[in-house]
Amino acid sequence: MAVDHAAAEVDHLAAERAAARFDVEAMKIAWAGSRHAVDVADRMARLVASDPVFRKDNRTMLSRKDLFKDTLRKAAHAWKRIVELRLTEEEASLLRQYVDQPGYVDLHWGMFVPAIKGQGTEEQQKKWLPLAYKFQIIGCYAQTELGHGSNVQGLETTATFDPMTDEFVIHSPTLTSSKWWPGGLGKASTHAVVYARLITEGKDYGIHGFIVQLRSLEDHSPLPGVTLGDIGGKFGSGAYNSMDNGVLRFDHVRIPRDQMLMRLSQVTREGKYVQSDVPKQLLYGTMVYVRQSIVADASKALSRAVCIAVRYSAIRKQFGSQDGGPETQVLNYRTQQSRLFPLLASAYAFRFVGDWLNWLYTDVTQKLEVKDYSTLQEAHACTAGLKAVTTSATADAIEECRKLCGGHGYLNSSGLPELFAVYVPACTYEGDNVVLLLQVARILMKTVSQLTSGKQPVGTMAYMGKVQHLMQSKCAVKTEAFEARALRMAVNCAQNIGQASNQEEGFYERSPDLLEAAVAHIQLIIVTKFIEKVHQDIPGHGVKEQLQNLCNVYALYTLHKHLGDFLATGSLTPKQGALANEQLGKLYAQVRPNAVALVDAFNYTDHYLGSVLGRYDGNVYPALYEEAWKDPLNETVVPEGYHEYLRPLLKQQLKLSRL
Ligand SMILES: CCCCC/C=C\C/C=C\C/C=C\C=C\C(=O)SCCNC(=O)CCNC(=O)[C@H](O)C(C)(C)COP(=O)(O)OP(=O)(O)OC[C@H]1O[C@@H](n2cnc3c(N)ncnc32)[C@H](O)[C@@H]1OP(=O)(O)O
Ligand SMILES: Cc1cc2nc3c(=O)[nH]c(=O)nc-3n(C[C@H](O)[C@H](O)[C@H](O)COP(=O)(O)OP(=O)(O)OC[C@H]3O[C@@H](n4cnc5c(N)ncnc54)[C@H](O)[C@@H]3O)c2cc1C
Repeated sequence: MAVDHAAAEVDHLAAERAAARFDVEAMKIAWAGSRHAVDVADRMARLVASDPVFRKDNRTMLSRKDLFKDTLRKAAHAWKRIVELRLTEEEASLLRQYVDQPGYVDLHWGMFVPAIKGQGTEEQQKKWLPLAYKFQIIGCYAQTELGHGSNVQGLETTATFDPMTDEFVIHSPTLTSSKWWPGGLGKASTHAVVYARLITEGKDYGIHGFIVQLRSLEDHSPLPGVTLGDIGGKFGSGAYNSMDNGVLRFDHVRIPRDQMLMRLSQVTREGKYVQSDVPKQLLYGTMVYVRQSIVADASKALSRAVCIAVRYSAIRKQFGSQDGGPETQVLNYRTQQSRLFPLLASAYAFRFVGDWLNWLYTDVTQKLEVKDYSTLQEAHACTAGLKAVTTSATADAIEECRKLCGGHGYLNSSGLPELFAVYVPACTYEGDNVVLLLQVARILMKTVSQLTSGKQPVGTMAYMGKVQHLMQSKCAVKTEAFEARALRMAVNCAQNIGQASNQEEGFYERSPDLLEAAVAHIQLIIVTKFIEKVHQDIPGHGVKEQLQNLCNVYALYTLHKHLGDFLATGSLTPKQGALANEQLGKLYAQVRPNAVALVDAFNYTDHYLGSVLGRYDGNVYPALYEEAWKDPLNETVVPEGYHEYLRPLLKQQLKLSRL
């Protein structure tokens, strides 16, 4: 008798859900942060999913031009719905998230507006923000140049003050000074915050921000002296190609003096440069803001990939029966679990550390308002380091999820290739991950050097104050082992640098080790924040226990993966390392019955997930089959090109065979 495999697969997810040992609705709240957050997200996700304009299943088949136009259409429609429904800021931002198509709007709200808020005076904010809020202007963030991205102080664009006319002259003196990469610049933006070297009274005062109009508000044509366009196609089909990353050159473009963002420093009518009493690093404030939001985004991208891979692994069966009986769900293979469950745990870990980072950022911002700059370094180290570690781990994890889905993971309809292509530049934008980790390492070295002077480290570096204890102790397998590993790696680096002829040379020589020390420090933060989370009062049947398991999985997996560090620094013994690995295997067995419910708790609609493999109903095979027929190649039975290229070839073979 023919078995209806498709019906059996659907049953499988129902059975998986029934087997879960915790309250999924309560876990949704733990994941989202509150009942309110679940409800708003749910409403916005459904609003987007039910609107045909927001359709995205055909995205990978569109040409670049059509994809860009589709992005403009979606952005305009989203704005229309936001205005019509009078959505709050929270709702509007969630709606944009669920539209799930990178576009100029991200940079307008994500960087242009924050740059003006952070670096503009009150007067400048009053003038520019209402225009931006109503989309009467569209803005982007033009910092990176063709020749310089990571090295912000090396930017070449100039803004020279002309006291005769009370204007700045913005100029691109070389090809390498062309602005290159800014999202939204290529085709959509009318304005940009441009970073340029301020020159007044013949002196170069370094990099400052300026608001520059680029295109006419009448017909969108570039203003005189402005050359701009798109920089070209990017990695993957669909994916980040919806974004118009742009190139921009200035030929002596004049802007009024009051378009220099003057909160941090000013140029007077006479051309005098006046430095405010705020640290100059606040110029980098927009990047700090975006880096913290990128950490929150990491958990979103990772949880999407993991949701697809877990559901599909519960559906997919291979081997296990020699006599025609049911095969084994691939989720039951120990190897599948040991590859997949640490990623599931990481999604939760990044979510909670992202929430904490958001709290830290808000706290630092409030302190800055009352001129307390004491936590600026902590904010920089945590945002830079967490951005680097979470984005690298997430990019690797999405690719691992693709492999976990076997051949079907390679199909666009699995959603994983596009997710990877959209996500992977996160390792580069807002600061190349290596460059950011070296920033963390510099701060670690500074902290170690201050230990002898008796200065007590604070915040996430406070553990370094326990130097006497941590350098000597034999650690149990818990936070202390992570603290000892991070501290000992940092101290080793500091000692080695100390032996070099000078500090800079030593830092340069030891930079590969410094990277690893920075990663160890950041992983300690992630583990600590996860532990703090599970120590909170978490309502709901079994929810706390599940989070405790995932926290242990994250910590023990990290330990297992970096066992070399723990052993080399003597933070653990080989026996402890082996025991930790044993324990990890046992934890996977506890996660297994809850895996599907743990990804259900992310509460993603099928629209947002965009994957036939990750469908909520588990009806994978009919969906895959149906999806294939939608490909443009299947519009005709006989392919275009048959008459030109296939038929002559086949006929020729026929003639040859008759010879
Ligand atoms: C909510 C919506 C969000 C929307 C967006 C969401 C997702 C993103 C989506 C898509 C991407 C879209 C856009 C992408 C945009 C971009 O990529 S914008 C360009 C980003 N560019 C970079 O990140 C450049 C990286 N480089 C730098 O940040 C600096 O050049 C670097 C820090 C590497 C070096 O700085 P520099 O001044 O040359 O020298 P030092 O290393 O000596 O530092 C001097 C001191 O300043 C401290 N410091 C450095 N940075 C900061 C900071 N950000 N905050 C506070 N302090 C900082 C540093 O520790 C030194 O301190 P000491 O003097 O030692 O005490
Ligand atoms: C999709 C995307 C969107 C972007 N959007 C914007 C935007 O809206 N606005 C904007 O201004 N910019 C934007 N950027 C630019 C982005 O911020 C830069 O690409 C990024 O900061 C990295 O700089 P870079 O390209 O100069 O890399 P490079 O610094 O040239 O990196 C090349 C290699 O050199 C290494 N390296 C560099 N410096 C060091 C060092 N000191 N020590 C050791 N190794 C080093 C790096 O690790 C890397 O391996 C975007 C980029 C991308 C990919």
